[in-house]
Amino acid sequence: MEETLIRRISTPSLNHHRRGQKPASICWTPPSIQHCGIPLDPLLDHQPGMDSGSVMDLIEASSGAHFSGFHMNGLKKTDSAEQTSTSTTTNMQKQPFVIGVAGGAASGKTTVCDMIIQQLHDQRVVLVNQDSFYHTLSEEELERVQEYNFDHPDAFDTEKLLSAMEKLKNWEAVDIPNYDFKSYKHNIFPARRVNPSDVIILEGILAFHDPRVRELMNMKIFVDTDADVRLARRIRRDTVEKGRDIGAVLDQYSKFVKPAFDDFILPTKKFADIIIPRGGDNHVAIDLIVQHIRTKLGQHDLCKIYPNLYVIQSTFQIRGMHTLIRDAQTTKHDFVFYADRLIRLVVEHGLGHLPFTEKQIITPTGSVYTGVDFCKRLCGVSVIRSGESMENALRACCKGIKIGKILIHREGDNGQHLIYEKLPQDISERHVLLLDPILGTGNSAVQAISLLIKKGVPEPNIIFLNLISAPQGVHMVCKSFPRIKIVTSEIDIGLNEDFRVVPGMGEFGDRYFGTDDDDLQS
Ligand SMILES: Nc1ncnc2c1ncn2[C@@H]1O[C@H](COP(=O)(O)OP(=O)(O)O)[C@@H](O)[C@H]1O
Ligand SMILES: Nc1ccn([C@@H]2O[C@H](COP(=O)(O)O)[C@@H](O)[C@H]2O)c(=O)n1
Ligand SMILES: [Mg+2]
Repeated sequence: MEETLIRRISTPSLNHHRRGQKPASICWTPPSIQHCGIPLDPLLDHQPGMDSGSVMDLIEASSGAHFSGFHMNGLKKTDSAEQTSTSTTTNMQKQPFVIGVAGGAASGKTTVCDMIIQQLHDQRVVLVNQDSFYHTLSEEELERVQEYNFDHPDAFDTEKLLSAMEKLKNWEAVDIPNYDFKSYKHNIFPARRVNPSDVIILEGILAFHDPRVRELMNMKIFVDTDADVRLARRIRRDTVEKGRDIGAVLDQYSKFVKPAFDDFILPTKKFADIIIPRGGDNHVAIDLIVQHIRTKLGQHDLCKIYPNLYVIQSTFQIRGMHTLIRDAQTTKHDFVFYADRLIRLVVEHGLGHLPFTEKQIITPTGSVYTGVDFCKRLCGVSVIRSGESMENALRACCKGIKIGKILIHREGDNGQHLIYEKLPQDISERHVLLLDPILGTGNSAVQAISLLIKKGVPEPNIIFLNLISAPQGVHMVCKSFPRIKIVTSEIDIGLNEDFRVVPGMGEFGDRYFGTDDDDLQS
């Protein structure tokens, strides 16, 4: 496809087609699920707690009280850097919000970027121009510059651009070359040192052309301005600012600029998240974009990467509850009380992500009220045993809701996982609220979600509710299942050498159900 386009545009152009590209690819194999097939006692509907002897035996026999996060064998199955590392600082690097701005030449890209930067005045923003990565022309190319296609993807050193963007994304400083449009050279002015920032904007006619560069972007904007307006602006800019001859400008336009727009720039419009008609004149669009960027910057960095990750808005009440449940000195009674409060908030937030239908009712005043009807086909699934602590909150919010159970068990030292499940027969037709208060490595969550999907639950119908998530678990779940939703109340720093969430709050199940050593001794 790309080859065809290159041939179509190769009207006598001096550009050398400099290199081929490898598209970015992500490979990940979820750990396999094994079922042992031992039936649990009927666990559906209004059965608070887990009192089946056989299951309690399994829990006792299992190596570790918390069943929802620590599975070393699962970690060994993946070669992803996030999951193999044990450092608490893993992946804790700050993530800039990367915005790509593409559109035809003279469409108003630079103008739109300047307006965004001005309005984000309280943020650290850097602008990178794709123009800075034009190849320097050879002597031969310089001699016949009118035949050089500056609008073709091969006119840019995309490898260098990619490397600079990757560095900035990884919070490293870079030197951006300074391109001189008059001499077609870079060494006239020194390179510009660009420090990492909260927001990085990359603008250029072909900013969306390379898939690897696109992958780095959190938001893609296409500036859509009529061709005649673009041509008029270009004539003024190239004659006034660049001192070019109008005949040469028009020649360049019909020979290269217009065909390249049709063949390379316009086809990238489909990658845009936002299309701005009329560029800088569109104040409403720019206001909305700035508002969205501000919201994103206020969120946890992982929310910039994974749009389906929702961290409930922090308040002092929520921070206070976290302070209490995380405190090692908190009594069991207080732990349960504040954990229940937090769980209720997470459950209510999770329910807010369910689909709804519009419903009109008549109020006692005889007036019509247009509201919504709750989603009816629902069920909860708790990951035994910690997840059971969330069942009551779900029952309190959804009268008569069916609740299934999954037990993920590490068998001895051979690292095999067994899953015991008791789920509603018609689970594939329901929206599922998966309950587990801690998301640690993500291994248990991946197993539980894989089982639900195997049972026919569509991925977008699963909402995973938890109180505390480790970034490693978020990466693992979101990469494996990009269409499920995760709702959590706080994201912690990471995992320690024992794969426990830190700062965390210890073994949730033990603290909630009173089975930790201290309680047993007293
Ligand atoms: N809304 C606008 N109204 C009038 N002139 C504009 C507008 N937007 C941009 N321009 C002018 O058009 C030219 C191209 O705009 P620019 O933002 O540099 O486009 P791009 O970066 O897409 O090439 C510049 O001379 C700029 O001053
Ligand atoms: N030496 C050069 C390099 C590029 N161009 C033209 O610039 C346009 C891209 O810049 P925008 O700010 O408009 O995005 C592109 O259309 C090139 O033809 C040039 O004329 N001379
Ligand atoms: Mg520009």
